[in-house]
Amino acid sequence: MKSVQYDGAIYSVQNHESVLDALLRGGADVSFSCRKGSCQTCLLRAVEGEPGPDAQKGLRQELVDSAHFMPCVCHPDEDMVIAQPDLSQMFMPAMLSERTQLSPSVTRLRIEPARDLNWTPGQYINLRRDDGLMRSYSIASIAEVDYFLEVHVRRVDDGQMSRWIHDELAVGDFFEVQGPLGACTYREEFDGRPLILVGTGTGIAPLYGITRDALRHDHEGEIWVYHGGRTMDDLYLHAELGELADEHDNLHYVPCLSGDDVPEGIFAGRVTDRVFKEDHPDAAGHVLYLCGNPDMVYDARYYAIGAGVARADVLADPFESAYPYMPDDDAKLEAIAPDPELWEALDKGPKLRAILQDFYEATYEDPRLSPFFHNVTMQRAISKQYAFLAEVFSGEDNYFGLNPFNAHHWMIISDELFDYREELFEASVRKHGLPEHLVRRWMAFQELFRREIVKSTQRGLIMNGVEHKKEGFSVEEILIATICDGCMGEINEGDTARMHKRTGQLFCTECAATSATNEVGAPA
Ligand code: HEM
Repeated sequence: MKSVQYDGAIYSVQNHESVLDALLRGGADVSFSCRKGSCQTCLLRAVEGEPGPDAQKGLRQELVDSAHFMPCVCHPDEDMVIAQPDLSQMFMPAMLSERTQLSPSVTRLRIEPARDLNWTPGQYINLRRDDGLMRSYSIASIAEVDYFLEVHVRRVDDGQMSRWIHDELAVGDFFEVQGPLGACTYREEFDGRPLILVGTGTGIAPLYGITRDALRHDHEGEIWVYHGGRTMDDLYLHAELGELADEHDNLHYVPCLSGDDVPEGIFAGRVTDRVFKEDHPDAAGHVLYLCGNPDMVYDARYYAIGAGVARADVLADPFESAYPYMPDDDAKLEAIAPDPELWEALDKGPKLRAILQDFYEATYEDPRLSPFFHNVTMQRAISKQYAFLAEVFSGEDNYFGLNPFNAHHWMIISDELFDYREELFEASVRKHGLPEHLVRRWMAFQELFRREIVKSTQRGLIMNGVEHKKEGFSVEEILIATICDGCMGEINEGDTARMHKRTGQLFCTECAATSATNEVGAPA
């Protein structure tokens, strides 16, 4: 007789019994249907022990590879530890059950997956068509209430998937879904806190679901829902959100249009201006949800940090723009006015140096951040960062270095790691007793460069507007005087220098003579 451990209890499997029989006999709450290994309803996962080939017959390879099996036809030869299936990484068939045009450009799909999916609104699914084309869509519905998985799809003229969905996909058609994925969801621990939800375009779909989920949980704090667009057609849930707000005293719906023709009752202007300049200039303690156009999401993050929202309280859907991002550090830096008040508070330099000393000491000790600084001396890191920030805050030209995009172009840095670094930075700033409004302003400034720095794959180095992706070195004519990364001597404007394409390090002609074989600057 063998035993299986499932959900904290141990069940003995008699010789004639299947694992499913043993679980049911022992009172385990498991779903099942055909009991002969065909419907896959009872699918479970082996954490320890072998289920045997019969129990995996007919399963898709990805299910077999991840140790899923059918307990109804499993007669184990050894003790097992088993668990609920983990379908989040796998594709499963799904059928389009219903479609409704919500506006001229947005259609609502109600989807029935082949198996129960336990999703929370705000999560997303990947939808895959027969030829492998795949796109991510955020979920607008609540599993327990709505039954169907609901997504909203905007027709994009040059978007292959959205054109197929709008023009060809019919009710009853099958495709595949993967998920649910992501964590931009309502959490019960937020109860009582003010929530701000900001969406543009179909970014309102997950926010609509999150709002209904919060209300369903009798969320006690205020809930502000902002939907931004250009024309009334973009506000395709105007009536639904308006009705919901009428029914709940703590729900405030604010439609915003940035186009020319703005009807009465709609805010005329950008949604982020309304949120942070008019309604919530101080948003400390608020939970912020951001979904939609990546430009809006980055913009809102900047304002949010300036308004005092904690980084951990910003929940954004994780989609990257479909269009490759071209940095505009120079324009960003030029648009930033000097900050004499902050510069004064930093004693015009010495306090900035002391803050950076603290920050880099912590960074070089930190197991997650220190590997990036392999081969970079702490003194170099401090002096470059000092020169950069001193130039921005004082307005005086004294930074000869790479802009943030190029400085970090080869580093894989997630949003979460960026937040982690910024928390460490903020702690060093606070230690030196700057007033709250200056801390926020400084941290918001750094937030401006998230988009240049956060990425999931390496980018090339951009020089004179051209991206250089290859490894190795190139010879560059220096347009602005800078410092040699070998001897720290000056390289003058008009000189030639050799540049390592991945790290962006520049070597004067003398150092270049010896540095060709000396790979510097890469993390261990
Ligand atoms: C997780 C976040 C970050 C990591 C891991 C990181 C890491 C690094 C590393 C390793 C270098 C040294 C490159 C070298 O000397 O070869 C560097 C340089 C630099 N970083 Fe960051 N950084 C982060 C965020 C930021 C932010 C938010 C800013 C500014 C707002 C920034 C501004 C700079 C600047 C100005 C340099 C000097 C560029 C140069 O070497 O010429 N970094 N960073």
